[in-house]
Amino acid sequence: MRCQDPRQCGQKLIRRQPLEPRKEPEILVSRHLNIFHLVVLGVGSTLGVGVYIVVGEVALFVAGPAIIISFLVATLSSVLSGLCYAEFGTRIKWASSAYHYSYISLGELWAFIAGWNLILSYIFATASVSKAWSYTFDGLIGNHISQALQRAFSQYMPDYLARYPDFIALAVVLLLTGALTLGARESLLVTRVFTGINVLVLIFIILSGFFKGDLHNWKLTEQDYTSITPGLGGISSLGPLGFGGFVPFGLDGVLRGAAICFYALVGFDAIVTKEREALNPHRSIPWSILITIFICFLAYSGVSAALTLMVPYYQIHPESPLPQAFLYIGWDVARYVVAVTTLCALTSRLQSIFFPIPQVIKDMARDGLLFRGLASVFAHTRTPITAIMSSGNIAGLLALLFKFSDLVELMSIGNLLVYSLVSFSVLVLRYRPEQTLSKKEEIDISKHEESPSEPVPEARISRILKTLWFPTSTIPTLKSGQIVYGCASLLVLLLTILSVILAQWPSQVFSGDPGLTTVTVLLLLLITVVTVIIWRQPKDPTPAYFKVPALPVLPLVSIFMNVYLMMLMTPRTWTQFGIWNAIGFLIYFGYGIRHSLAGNNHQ
Ligand SMILES: NC(=[NH2+])NCCC[C@H](N)C(=O)O
Repeated sequence: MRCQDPRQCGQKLIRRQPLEPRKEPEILVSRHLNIFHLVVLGVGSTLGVGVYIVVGEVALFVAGPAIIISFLVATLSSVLSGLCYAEFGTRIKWASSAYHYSYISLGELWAFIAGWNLILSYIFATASVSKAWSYTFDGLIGNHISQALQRAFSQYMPDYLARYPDFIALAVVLLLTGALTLGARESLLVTRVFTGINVLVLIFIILSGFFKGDLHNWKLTEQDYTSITPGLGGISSLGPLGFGGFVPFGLDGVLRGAAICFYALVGFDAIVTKEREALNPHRSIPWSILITIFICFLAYSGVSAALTLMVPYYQIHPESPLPQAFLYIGWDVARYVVAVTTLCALTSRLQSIFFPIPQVIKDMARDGLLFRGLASVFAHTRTPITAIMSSGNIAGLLALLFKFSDLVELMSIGNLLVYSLVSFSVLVLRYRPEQTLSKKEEIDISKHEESPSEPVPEARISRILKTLWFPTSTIPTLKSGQIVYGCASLLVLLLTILSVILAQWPSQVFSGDPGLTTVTVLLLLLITVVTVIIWRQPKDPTPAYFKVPALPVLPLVSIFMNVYLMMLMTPRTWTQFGIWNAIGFLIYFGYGIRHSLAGNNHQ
């Protein structure tokens, strides 16, 4: 199956999967999960490395105490994405990942991009959690391993890799891969118990911060910085001071911090995978997503406040922030309690992060977009052995060689892209005609939309404009669906350009630079006009599932926030992200496009 002409090739990129379930035996499961169960699951899949390590890195290098505001921005963007996930979760019961959602509404190429970045997100998350595990373990035994490895290897490690190869992190990933290959299953009980312990320890940390914290740590000045005695509280090296005070690295730092903190809020999508087991899903799924995000926001902002009140932000330990904070305030026992719980929490986190990877790989391989061999299942243990081994080995290699901060940023950027695709899919799908709309109805409607031949081009243009503004049908038609798809794609492009301008030249735009301000205003005008065109089109009237409110604005704001946060990532993260996606495109255009099952069905 070769691309004979560009049009045919283009058609292949947008072929879609049907909305209806695949013809597979229905597995009957009882609906028994209420909002509480779903929230426990959501919090269990979301709270993790973010709260134990990322908080320290961001407060130290990027945002200072204003990390609390960074979390607020990241939370807002997660809430919008969460609502979009909820709509899909309650509408399409057989599908449970952004890969399927994009395949159903946007087409094959976008689905591949979503799936490939979902794999990136999970693999990089696994590598970062194992690295966090290794840091915490090493901190607990006095940092002997890292010091020895650094002495032996640091001169051989190039600048863009970690300071030393992290063999503990590698061993952790390989052990996990081995356990999964042998058929280990995710234990819901273990997740629940650890989530409980996790929440208790976090409450303890937050309370300690408020009792032992010093408000002066939010008003630090150059004088405080220069008067530090090195080695106090076991913290030898200092981070940057910036301008001091509560927002030492300015608005820029707060927003960049939000892009990284986004990592900490990823995970609530696990709730959507339980649609079939949820009681009253069109209410319980959206509510549990919102409650989960709210609880996580409270935990993250509380821990950030406690940490930055206990220790001056430039003295936070990047690899073991919370245990070192307790050492700093002289609570030695608490330090060990926090370190041990962190290890337990990270162990439970590792299993829940790794589990979905083989499933996404298997789904894509079964659809023919990735190599078929990756879908093969080992008969003895019924595990997708090739998918587990390949993803485990890649995650192990990344954990061994990559910097922790790079792993975190890459997971964030990949997930921001995936969440944007889900919001885009909601927008397109809600305006798409029901597939049950019979051919006859389609023909009737399009006949109705077509007027007798118009020889004058002006008449034709004015008719097209009229259709854009005053659509004739009250339910979505093929034409209105196409208009929305085209307009939504144009909006994504315009929002991306706007995000680039706002992320790269914010001061010029707001200080009234004539060129950039004019471009920004024009972009905003165009975005408004195209949004209104989408808003005028008829929407799917089915009331049976949860629907995102304020369409089309909410998904568009969600896309804008996500893309804007992506634009704040460093050039280095973009380069690594580009390399990952270039490899993906090579696989898709070299293999997937020809072996796609959707393509074979079409033929
Ligand atoms: N689907 C994922 N990539 N999950 C990773 C979740 C990371 C989680 N928020 C944490 O802080 O540990």
